[in-house]
Amino acid sequence: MLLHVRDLAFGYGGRIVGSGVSFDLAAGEVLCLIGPNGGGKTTLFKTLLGLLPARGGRIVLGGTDLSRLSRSAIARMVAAVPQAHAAFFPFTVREVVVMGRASRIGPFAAPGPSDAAAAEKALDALGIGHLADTVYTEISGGERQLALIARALSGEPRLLIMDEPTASLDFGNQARVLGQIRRLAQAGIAVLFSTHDPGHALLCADRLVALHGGRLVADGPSAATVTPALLRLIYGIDVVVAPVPGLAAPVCVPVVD
Ligand SMILES: Nc1ncnc2c1ncn2[C@@H]1O[C@H](COP(=O)(O)OP(=O)(O)OP(=O)(O)O)[C@@H](O)[C@H]1O
Repeated sequence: MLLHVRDLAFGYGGRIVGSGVSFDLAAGEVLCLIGPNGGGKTTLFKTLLGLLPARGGRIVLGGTDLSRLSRSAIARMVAAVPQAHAAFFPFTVREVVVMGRASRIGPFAAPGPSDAAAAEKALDALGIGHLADTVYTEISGGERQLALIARALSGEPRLLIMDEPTASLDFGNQARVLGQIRRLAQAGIAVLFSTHDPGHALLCADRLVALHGGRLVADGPSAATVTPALLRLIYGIDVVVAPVPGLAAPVCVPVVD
């Protein structure tokens, strides 16, 4: 098991945001995390990345307790993909992607040929090789999100953690990012991502976990776990989850009063 989380408590200072959280994630598996605004998804991710100390329980990454791994050892195994953000410095897309090699380049060394090759491979995998020499500040939000995924991928991580990777993307770019998530898993990478659209779990995640009231209230195969009852509990609304002829996954639509 690549990531093993047991009875985890997490939070800030004196405040525990979540507790009793347990789940596993294997190589090549996609796990989707849902939960309401302020439910603790980002806090959980920060804890899994070693940016916040666990307040209880255990996180085991690649067979070693996270608390015994150095920052650089964690960075070589896990890459985080932030939401596409505005950039202030005019780096090219290639330069942004090479930055994902930081954990594999010595402290005073410059990127070498193997770093350039890994960056090219990541650009190709995301289908954005044609943007390599374009300035990052001059590409669209969707292209930035793909560039940030390529940056994470260039570090050759075993686990990708993506906090709302489809937020602020148009319909087409959402579908492209979800498709890329599936392809990364097919290449053996484990992916943990959060979303506010439970339909995304049905489209591209093998499993779903749901945080509510600081606890995991669901953990199972997406198709069996995304139910109207769970979505009512989490979001407080009625949701129709219905199969559509010709589609592999059911669709998930909120009932609007
Ligand atoms: N730096 C911080 N210090 C103290 N409390 C924080 C901090 N960041 C977030 N919180 C609080 O922790 C709780 C969980 O926040 P978190 O950002 O993890 O939720 P989330 O599920 O990612 O929310 P959203 O879906 O709105 O992004 C919230 O009550 C939030 O106000």
